[in-house]
Amino acid sequence: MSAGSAAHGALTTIFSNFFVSLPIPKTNLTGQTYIVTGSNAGLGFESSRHINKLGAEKLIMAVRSLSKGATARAEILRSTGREESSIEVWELDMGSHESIKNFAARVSTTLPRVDGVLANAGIMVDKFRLVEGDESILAINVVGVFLLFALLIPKLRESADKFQIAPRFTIPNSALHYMASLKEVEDKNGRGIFNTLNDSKTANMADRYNLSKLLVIYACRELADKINGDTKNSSTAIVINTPNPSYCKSALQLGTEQGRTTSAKLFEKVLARTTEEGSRTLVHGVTSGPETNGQYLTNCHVQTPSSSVTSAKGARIQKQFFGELVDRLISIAPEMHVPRHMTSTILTPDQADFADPTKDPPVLTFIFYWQAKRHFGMEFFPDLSSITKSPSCETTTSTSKEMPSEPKRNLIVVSNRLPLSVKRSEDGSYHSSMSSGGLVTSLSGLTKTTEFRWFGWPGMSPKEAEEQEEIRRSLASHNAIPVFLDEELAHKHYNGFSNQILWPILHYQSGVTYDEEMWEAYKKVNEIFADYIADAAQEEDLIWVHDYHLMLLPKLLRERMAKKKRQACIGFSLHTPFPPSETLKVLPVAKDILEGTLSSTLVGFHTDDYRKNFAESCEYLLNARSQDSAILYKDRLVKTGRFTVGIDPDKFNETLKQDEVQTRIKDLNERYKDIKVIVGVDRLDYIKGLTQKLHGFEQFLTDYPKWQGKVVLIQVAVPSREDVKEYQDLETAISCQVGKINGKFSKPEYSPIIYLHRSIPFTELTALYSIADMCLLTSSRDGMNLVAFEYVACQEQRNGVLALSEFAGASVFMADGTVQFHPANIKEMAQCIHKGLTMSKEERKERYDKLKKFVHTNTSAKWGQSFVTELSKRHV
Ligand SMILES: O=P(O)(O)OC[C@H]1O[C@H](O[C@H]2O[C@H](CO)[C@@H](O)[C@H](O)[C@H]2O)[C@H](O)[C@@H](O)[C@@H]1O
Ligand SMILES: O=c1ccn([C@@H]2O[C@H](COP(=O)(O)OP(=O)(O)O)[C@@H](O)[C@H]2O)c(=O)[nH]1
Repeated sequence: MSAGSAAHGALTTIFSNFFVSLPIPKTNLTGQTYIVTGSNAGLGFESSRHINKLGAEKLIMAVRSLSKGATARAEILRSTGREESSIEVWELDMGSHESIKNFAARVSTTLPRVDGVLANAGIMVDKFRLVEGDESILAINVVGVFLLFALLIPKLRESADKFQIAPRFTIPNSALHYMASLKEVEDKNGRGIFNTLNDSKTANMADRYNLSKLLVIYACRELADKINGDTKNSSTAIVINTPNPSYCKSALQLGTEQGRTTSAKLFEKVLARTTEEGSRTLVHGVTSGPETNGQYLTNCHVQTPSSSVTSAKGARIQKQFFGELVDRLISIAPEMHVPRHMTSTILTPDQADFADPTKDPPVLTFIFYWQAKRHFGMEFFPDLSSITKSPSCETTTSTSKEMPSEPKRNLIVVSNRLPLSVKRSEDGSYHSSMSSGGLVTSLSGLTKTTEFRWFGWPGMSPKEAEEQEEIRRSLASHNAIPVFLDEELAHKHYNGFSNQILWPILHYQSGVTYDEEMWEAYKKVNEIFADYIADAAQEEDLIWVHDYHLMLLPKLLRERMAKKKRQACIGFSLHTPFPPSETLKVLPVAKDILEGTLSSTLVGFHTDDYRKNFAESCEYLLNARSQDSAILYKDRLVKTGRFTVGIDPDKFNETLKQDEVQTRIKDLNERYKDIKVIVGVDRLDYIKGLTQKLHGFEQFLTDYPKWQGKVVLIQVAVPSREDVKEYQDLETAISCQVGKINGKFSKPEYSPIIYLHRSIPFTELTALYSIADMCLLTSSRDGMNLVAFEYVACQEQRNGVLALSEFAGASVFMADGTVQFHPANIKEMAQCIHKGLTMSKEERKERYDKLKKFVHTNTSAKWGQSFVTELSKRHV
């Protein structure tokens, strides 16, 4: 408490009580229902009388003593002349959690609506006593009040939506909050606010009532945002406010020795308002509009509370206190919070009475938070303030050495294709070879540290059971399990829906031709995978599904596991970008795709932008609620996160040391001793921007002619998805473009572009990376682009320049060390090439060091372990 704040509080009271005449409540409450706690005497009684007089259809007088309540009721009805049915007296003891729970349940199940709750019951005592484990003032004035509020939220929400009203929850406050000392709540010794306040040895009971009112303001302010989410200022927002009736004649202060003194009684006589006058402010609060949400009110107006609220210190304490309060409430009523449909869903997903956001009232932010916290634990939401505001969702990224030791659980990895493609040779035996692409690269890092079974399509579709068995056996030694698919079906799923329809949309392209037959194949393949995995997965297994080919799998799998009465802990990682909802909705089955993925426990993305786009799409297309890294959809909370995929840099280092590679490096260096080398390694995919790359390179040679004959672009274009027309067309176009540029700039002893349309051995790849002065990557969109990482891993000696499109996921993390450009801005690309080739040694070194640090920190092993660790922390 600052001296200024205390003086302000005292003066406000004197001014209010001597000079302010309060408006008599006039709002017509016909048809409305109100609850007033602590209503058989004092402010509660007078407020009840007003409410009854104003025509409320039903008033529930919530009291500890039913007999006293009955007397009070009779007195009110006598004075207002209203009908008997307009008031009921219900039992409620704010010092008993059980009583509060019973009361709230009765309200929820028997009252058709609730327009306002005046949580008037409170105490002022100076003796330390524990009530339900908390110091009594804290227990009754704070914990009890917010327990009641939390339990009533669903009813208030339901009333709001059904009757298009803004229901109010009002807690009387006091100017004494200006006097509250922050000493006990600063938590300087880190014990926690509740622990400190509940310590009988140190409790400052002379200040406790004042402090309780300050704590009420803190909680109201936090809740005002959280209970309504986006609808916080709308006409159907739940309003929580805390009016100060000012110093009134009441029995409240008789609970303290000081309050019972003659001077206190004299003081009351001179200064205090009548109870009826004071009650006008409470009735104003409980009948006021959304403008009072979260506010402290004085004399029927919003007023700035004490500097213990408005200061930065106050704000910090407010956050901590509210976090602890929610913890306390969760510990009191872990089962509670929401109607049955909400409570049951998280734990037993296949119960029939799921909440349906399209029919049920919108899920409240507070409930969302509440459930999230209970479901995910504290580490998930370390700071309540971040619930609505946190810009980024940084997930666990500690290195393997730092990982807490979790109980080991079996891991099942699922991807459309196995990392090994099986081929039958002429002699009838089976051979497997590594598949190409970033997914394989990223997961191969995990094999070093983690044991898992990998399910996927082996790349061939033998019909004979015997043949299948042979393939199964040949893969078993690699812990790989084949998922056999009919060839035609696999074609429609992979080439058709996955790569012709879904792939372009995920890469932000619109205007896709949808094909029902392809979609059916996509569904079918996802079902087949679900059958395989559901058969194989045991209760405690972690299942990690990869990529866009299998976006329906989490849902299908969860359904199958539920039928087998097994829990399913399913992680899903998307390796591609995720577009904004406007792009996604072009796909007629966008909702199915989202719903399928949302059945996961944890969904991982390469960048925060993709993660946010996903959450936004779920909100927009599915009516899901999302906050920070969590999405609530129907019955379940799903965590999302950014997990930075990487490579295994050691593998490159070791390969570079091999004699064979060193010899190759020497040869290539000799070959290009007077020529700068630019390398490009891309799957032959339109998202890699190869057309633009060639244009940019051509522009560079044109704008900077002195480089003609002195620079070569070695472009590896790995064949990809060759059964898809777009890819076939692209190949033709690229060959033609390479031919034209070479035709334009070649000399008998020089060609500017060396084009390798094939996959190259790993040793050759590392040598190529190593001798290149620059790596040029021009993706129009790219989930991450691991080639960027690989180039860095091979450039320890040369410190070459990485020129990277700003639309590759990698550009987000490598901004500092790379030269970046817009891939469609050909002039800019040409300038970047020039800049890279002429960059000083010092600058290259400086940039390289940054990139190296990033690549060596964010390895594929760490990515895998972070994801699996995060997944294993989750419930189902
Ligand atoms: O299996 P293909 O159809 O030949 O395609 C190869 C892979 O391409 C995609 O890779 C993505 O994953 C990389 C690692 O996360 C990422 O760096 C890259 O930007 C993405 O394009 C695809 O997502 C994989 O499923 C394919 O296996
Ligand atoms: O002939 C090659 C050339 C490259 N790669 C690898 O393919 C991956 C490409 O991953 P990236 O994330 O860059 O893109 P994606 O192809 O997955 O879209 C990298 O690990 C490359 O080393 C390959 O398998 N065969």
